[in-house]
Amino acid sequence: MTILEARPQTERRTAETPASDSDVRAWVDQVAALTQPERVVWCDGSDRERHELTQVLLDEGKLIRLNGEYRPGSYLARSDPDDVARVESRTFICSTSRDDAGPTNNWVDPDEMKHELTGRFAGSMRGRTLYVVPFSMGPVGGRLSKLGVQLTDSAYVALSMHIMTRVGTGALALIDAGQSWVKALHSVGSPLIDDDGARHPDSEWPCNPDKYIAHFPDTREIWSFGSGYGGNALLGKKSFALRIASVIARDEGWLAEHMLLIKLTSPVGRPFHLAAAFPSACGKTNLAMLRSTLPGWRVETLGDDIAWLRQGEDGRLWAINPEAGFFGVAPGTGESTNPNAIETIWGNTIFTNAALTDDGDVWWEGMTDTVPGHLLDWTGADWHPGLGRPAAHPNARFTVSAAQCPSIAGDWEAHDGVPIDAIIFGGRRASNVPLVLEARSWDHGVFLGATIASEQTAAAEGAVGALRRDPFAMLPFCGYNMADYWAHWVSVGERLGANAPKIFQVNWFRKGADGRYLWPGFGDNIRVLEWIASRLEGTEPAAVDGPLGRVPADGALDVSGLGLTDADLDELFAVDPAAWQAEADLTEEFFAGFGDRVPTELHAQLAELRSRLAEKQG
Ligand SMILES: Nc1nc2c(ncn2[C@@H]2O[C@H](COP(=O)(O)OP(=O)(O)OP(=O)(O)O)[C@@H](O)[C@H]2O)c(=O)[nH]1
Ligand SMILES: O=C([O-])CC(=O)C(=O)O
Ligand SMILES: [Mn+2]
Repeated sequence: MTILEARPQTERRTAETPASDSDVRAWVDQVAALTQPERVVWCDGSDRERHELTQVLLDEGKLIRLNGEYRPGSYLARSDPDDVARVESRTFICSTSRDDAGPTNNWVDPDEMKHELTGRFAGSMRGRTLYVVPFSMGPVGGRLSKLGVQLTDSAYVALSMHIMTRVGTGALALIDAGQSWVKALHSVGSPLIDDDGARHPDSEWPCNPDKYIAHFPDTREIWSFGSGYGGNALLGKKSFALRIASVIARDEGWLAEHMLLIKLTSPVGRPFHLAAAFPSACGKTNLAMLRSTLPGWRVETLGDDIAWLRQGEDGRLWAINPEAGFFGVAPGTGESTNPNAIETIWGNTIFTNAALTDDGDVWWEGMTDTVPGHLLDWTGADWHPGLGRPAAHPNARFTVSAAQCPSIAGDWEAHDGVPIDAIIFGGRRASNVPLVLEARSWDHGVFLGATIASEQTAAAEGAVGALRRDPFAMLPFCGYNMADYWAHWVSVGERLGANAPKIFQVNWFRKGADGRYLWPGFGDNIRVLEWIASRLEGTEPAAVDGPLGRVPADGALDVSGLGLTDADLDELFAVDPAAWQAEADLTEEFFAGFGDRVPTELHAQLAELRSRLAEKQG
């Protein structure tokens, strides 16, 4: 038996790859010594590199090339059946102090976690290639942008990072010039060579049953082990742009949020910029790409998942989308629901856990009205409609460059971002929560955000449909104590003062007694945006005060042509005081879990809610 050299053996240095003499090099050497990859490849972000990564994945059987007639330059990946979503129970915030992680995060002492993970990473890349992926979140060199380097032993991850972030020598040059950067270390945790030097065959989707998605906010580091799935492995996204960035934002006075960004233009050409936070798989991508059913109104896409917001020199709140691509939910995406997404994924797209048609295209539930008679399902098994199980995994995703989106806004890469007029919070609630509300003040808006509850989706492990608190849609993504985060929001509002955006809450998912959605949703959500725009213009008294917030006055929400009955409309806005007193009790319990870190402003809002409900009850 030949014992293979345990040190990195070859290293590809191309003309385009600058010899980084910064700390990056030292860190790469250190990680390579620990993980023992067969080779180290420095990524330059070029098209050629994208092509090479794709070829490696095809040769290794990790991607299936789709039929170029229907889906040019596109591929299907099938994950391990146990690696299909974010693993929240294995996601850790390892701040020095346990209280800084707070009761909603899993905490482990940073030294202990590093010790444990050092053991896990030891030799974890044997037989594999270590890709060095320098990237920028936000346009390279942008004032709001941030830099990172991901080290990964997965070509799928390196290729996906190419699409989702700005990878390449530009980012590395800025790091070498002395800008701060985040260390993001990733291994699928499946070495091809064991301790005795024996070589094992690779699998289509290498991963490890033991997963760790660990964050070290105090040193701005990420260590991710065992998973290849997007939210666990594309570390620019949730790990950096939300968990680590939220801590940087707290320290620097800005906001890192799980928000889409859009430009809304009214029929007279007035532009509004809106940011909206909905929990995972609750409609951000769809709202970001909305195609208006109201004549004259237009939505343009700036971002579909993450926004970084910072007060500008003019005193207003400005936002960028730090990502360069979409990692979108496939099921439910069809011509009738999200035509802009369907056009975006015409080609150059990686699909993960979609079904495969007999003629080599992808398919998922909701893509077309007619269901194919035969497919290979997301596991590669034969499938036909009679089987009673979905063909695509409910969390099947597409990974595609944002530049391909037909509704992308012309200024989506503007270095300073766009000025935000309104912030919207939402969730998936079958009952209780009205279609739309306007907050009475910034603090009331923070209360609405802090008390969002939503039915769980397939985007994370766990029971789909279970109602849980998901404050600001950030429950799985806030890198520090959630109550401190609320206090941070309150303080940002104080600083913005009269320049603060108005805050709204929406719920597209309320159901009638028959279990059907009461609201048509999708393109018709423009009707709610139109009302929001009317509130921003303040032209007419289009709202009335209710116990939960301001709601559209009679006739102020355009529901013409929807075929809604008066009863449907009443039900969409119904507020049951008894049910809401019960929600208030649960909110009190929820707040109690954070002790005295909950800002007094939120306790005051809860007291006001109770008294307004009592008034309504009489
Ligand atoms: N009924 C209804 N369903 C919607 C609406 N908008 C989105 N959906 C469905 O909700 C699911 C998730 O929507 P997305 O827009 O992908 O969710 P997201 O918030 O971007 O999710 P993440 O990428 O996980 O953060 C899809 O199956 C959509 O079809 C709506 O207005 N009404
Ligand atoms: O991070 C992911 O895997 C996808 C996503 O947007 C979410 O779960 O909110
Ligand atoms: Mn998301």
